[in-house]
Amino acid sequence: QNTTTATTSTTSSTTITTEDIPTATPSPTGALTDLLPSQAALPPKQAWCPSEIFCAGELLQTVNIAHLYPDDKTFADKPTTKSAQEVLNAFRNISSGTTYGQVVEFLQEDFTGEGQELEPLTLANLNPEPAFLKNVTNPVVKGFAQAVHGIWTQLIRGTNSTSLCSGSKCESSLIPLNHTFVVPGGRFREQYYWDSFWIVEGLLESELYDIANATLQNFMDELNTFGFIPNGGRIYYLNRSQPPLFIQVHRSILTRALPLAEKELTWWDTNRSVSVKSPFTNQTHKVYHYSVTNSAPRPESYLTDYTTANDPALPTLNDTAKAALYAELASGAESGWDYTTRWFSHQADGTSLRDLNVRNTIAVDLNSILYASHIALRDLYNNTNPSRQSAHTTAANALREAILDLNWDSAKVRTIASVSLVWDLTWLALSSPFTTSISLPISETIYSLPLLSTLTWSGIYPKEVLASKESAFGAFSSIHLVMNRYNGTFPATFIETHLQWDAPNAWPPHQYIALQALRHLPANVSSGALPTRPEGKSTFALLPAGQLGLEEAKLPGQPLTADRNATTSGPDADVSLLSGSVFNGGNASTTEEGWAAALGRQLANRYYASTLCSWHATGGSIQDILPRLSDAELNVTQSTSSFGHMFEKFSNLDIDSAGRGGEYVVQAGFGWTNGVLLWVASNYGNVLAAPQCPNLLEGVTAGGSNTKTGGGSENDAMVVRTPAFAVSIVLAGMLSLLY
Ligand SMILES: OC[C@H]1O[C@H](O[C@H]2O[C@H](CO)[C@@H](O)[C@H](O)[C@H]2O)[C@H](O)[C@@H](O)[C@@H]1O
Repeated sequence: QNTTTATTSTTSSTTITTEDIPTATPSPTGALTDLLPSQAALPPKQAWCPSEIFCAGELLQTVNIAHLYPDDKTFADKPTTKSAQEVLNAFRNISSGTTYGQVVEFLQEDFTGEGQELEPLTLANLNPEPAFLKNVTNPVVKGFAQAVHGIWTQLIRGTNSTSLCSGSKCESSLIPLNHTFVVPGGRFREQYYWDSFWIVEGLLESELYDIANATLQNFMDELNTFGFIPNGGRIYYLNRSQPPLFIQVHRSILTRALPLAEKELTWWDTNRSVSVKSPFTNQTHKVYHYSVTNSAPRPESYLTDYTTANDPALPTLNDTAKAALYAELASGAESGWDYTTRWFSHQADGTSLRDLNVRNTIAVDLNSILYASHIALRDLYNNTNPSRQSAHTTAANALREAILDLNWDSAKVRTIASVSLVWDLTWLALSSPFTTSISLPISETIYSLPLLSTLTWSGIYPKEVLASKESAFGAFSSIHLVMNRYNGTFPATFIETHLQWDAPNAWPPHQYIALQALRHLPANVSSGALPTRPEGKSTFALLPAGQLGLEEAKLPGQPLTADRNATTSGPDADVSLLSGSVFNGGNASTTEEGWAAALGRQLANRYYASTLCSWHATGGSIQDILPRLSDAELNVTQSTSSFGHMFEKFSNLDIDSAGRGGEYVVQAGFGWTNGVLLWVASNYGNVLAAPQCPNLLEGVTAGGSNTKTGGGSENDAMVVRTPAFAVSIVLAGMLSLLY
C-alpha cells in the first residue's frame, strides 16, 4: 500500500488533515504479459449511471476482469487524474488484446488513490466528558465508552474541494456533499443512508449536534436533488435507496425536513409500492418492496456479480435472466441485508445468490418502517395541516392492517420475515413495477427476531404480543435463548450460511432495535420475572411451539473446544446460564426487574462485551484502567501493530471476534457499531458490568496457532477461535484504512 503525503490546515472549528489515506497497489492475478481472459458480452448501459468509466461498460468490465484489487469497490472509488475524454482515449488504445500489464499501467497513469476526493476532518471541539458518561458507573465500561466517543475524530469527513473533479479536469464516482459527515469506515468511504441513523444516535450522545445536523442536511440536499436518499454517496448507488429511516431522525430540523420527508415517502410510493391480494383474507393491500431497476453488475461489486451471472459451473443464463439477477442483487443491496437466506426463493435450495427473490418479497421491516414514517409525519404536523395529518393516518392504518394480515403469524407469535409473491421464478416474465394484484402463497418462514423487533419498535403491537406477560415473553423468548445458549450476541437469523446477514453474524443495528422494542413494551406485559426452563430441558422449551421453524437440534452449535460443541438439547445446551443470570449479562438492578428489563440488561451487556472484548483483543487499551494485551496475546489475533478495531458486525458464537462471510472482508471503524455502543452506554450505563473477555492464550498450540479462547467463564463457556478469525482480523487490519 502507498500512502499519500500529509497536508494540514486549520479552520475556526476543525483541523483538517489529509494524510494516511492509503492507496491500494494493483496486484495482477496473471503475468503482466498475459492476455486478460475472454469476457462475456457487455450488459446494457444503465441510463441512471451514465459514466463511461465508473458505470457498467467496457472499461469497468475490463478493469474488473483483470482483477487487480481484492475488493471490486477499490477501482470504483478511484478518481481519474485526467479528463474523462483523455482516460477513454487511453483505454481505447489498449482495449483490444489487452494484457494485465497494460491495465496496470493504465490504472497507474490515469487514476489516483481511492477516496482522494474526501478529506478527514479532525474535530477541534470534541467534549472529552459528554454528559452521558455520568450514567455509566463501572470504570472499565466508562473508559471504553470514552474511547469510542473519541473515535468520531477518525470518521469525520468532508468533500475535499481541492481534489474534487470539477468541470472537465477529471472524473470521480463521488456524490459531493455540502456538509460534514461521518463514514462507516474501511471500504465504506462515503456517507451511507441507514448506517447514519445509528451514527446520529451516537453523535447525539457525544454532543456533536452540528455533525448530526450536517449529516441530515446532506440527506435533505440529496432529497432535493434526486428525490430520494441514495444507498450511499457514490453515483453507482443512484438506482437504489436503503431502509428509509430519515424521517425518524429529523425532528430537530423540522422546517426544512417536513416537505422533504413527504418527498421521500412519495418516492417510495411511486417506485416501490405494489398491490397484492392476501391469501388469508382476500383483501387487496398496497405494500412496499425493495425493487431496483438494474440490468448490469453493481459497479462497486462488478466482478462478484459478473461471476454470479456467468459462473461456468452453473447453468447458462440468457440475457433476460441475467438482467433479472442483476436487479435482484441490487434490490438485496437496497434492503441493507445484502445478503441473507431470507431473500432466497425457497422453491430453489437457496444456496446461491442466483436464487434471490427480493423483488417478490413483502419485507416486514420495510413496511414497518414506512408505517412508522406515516405516524411520525402525522404527529409532526401537530394540527398545522389537518388534511396531511389525516392522509398519513389513513396510510398508516392501511399499512398496519396489511402487515398484520400478510406478515404476522398469530399462532406462533412471530413475524413472517418475507412473504413471497409467487413460488416459482415466473417473476422473470413479469414487468416491474408490478401493477396487478397477485395472490400470495406464503413462503417457508425464516424467523428473525430483529424483524419482530422492527415491527414493535415501529409501534405495531399485534394483539397476541399484548395478550399477556407470557405471550409477550414468548414473542421475545429467542433473546433469552441466545443469552443462555450462545457466548455472543443476537444473530440476524438462526440459519448458518456464508451470507453476512445470517447466523452467526450479529449486527449492531439489530441489537439497538431489539433493545428499543423491549424498552417500549407496555408495563403490564413486561413485568414479572423471567420464566425458568422446565426441569431437564433447555431454554428452547420456553419458545412458542414451532416459532423458529427449526427443531432444537438444528440450531447452530455453540463451540466449546476445538473439536467439541455444546450439546444440542437438555440443560447443558444453555452454556452461558449461571444461577440467576447469564454469563456476561451485567448487574441485575437492585429494584424489581421485569423480564423485559432483564433481557434488555443481558442483551446490552452482551453487545458491550462483544465490542469491548474484540477491540481489546485487537490492541485496544484504556489508560490506567485496561492495559494493552501482551504481544504474545495480540499475536494470536495478529494485531501487534493495531490499537483496537470496532467491527461492523460480530459473531453470536463468541464475544471477542468479528462476524464473517459476505462479499467483502469484515470492516472496522465503524460508524453504526460506535453509535449503538454510545447509545447503550447512555441508556444502560447503571447495569453494564466489565465483561470477562476470553483469555487469548488459552488453547494456543505449541506451534503458535490458536485453537480456542474462553476463560473467565464459570461454566466452561469457552469458544473455539477459528482460523477465519485471524484471517478476518488481518484483512480488516489491511483494509481498515482508518486504523
Ligand atoms: O459493496 C457491497 C455492498 O456494501 C454495502 O452494504 C453493506 O455495508 C453498508 C455500509 O455499512 C450497510 O449499509 C449494508 O447494510 C451492508 O450490507 C452497500 O450498502 C451495498 O449497497 C453494496 O452493494
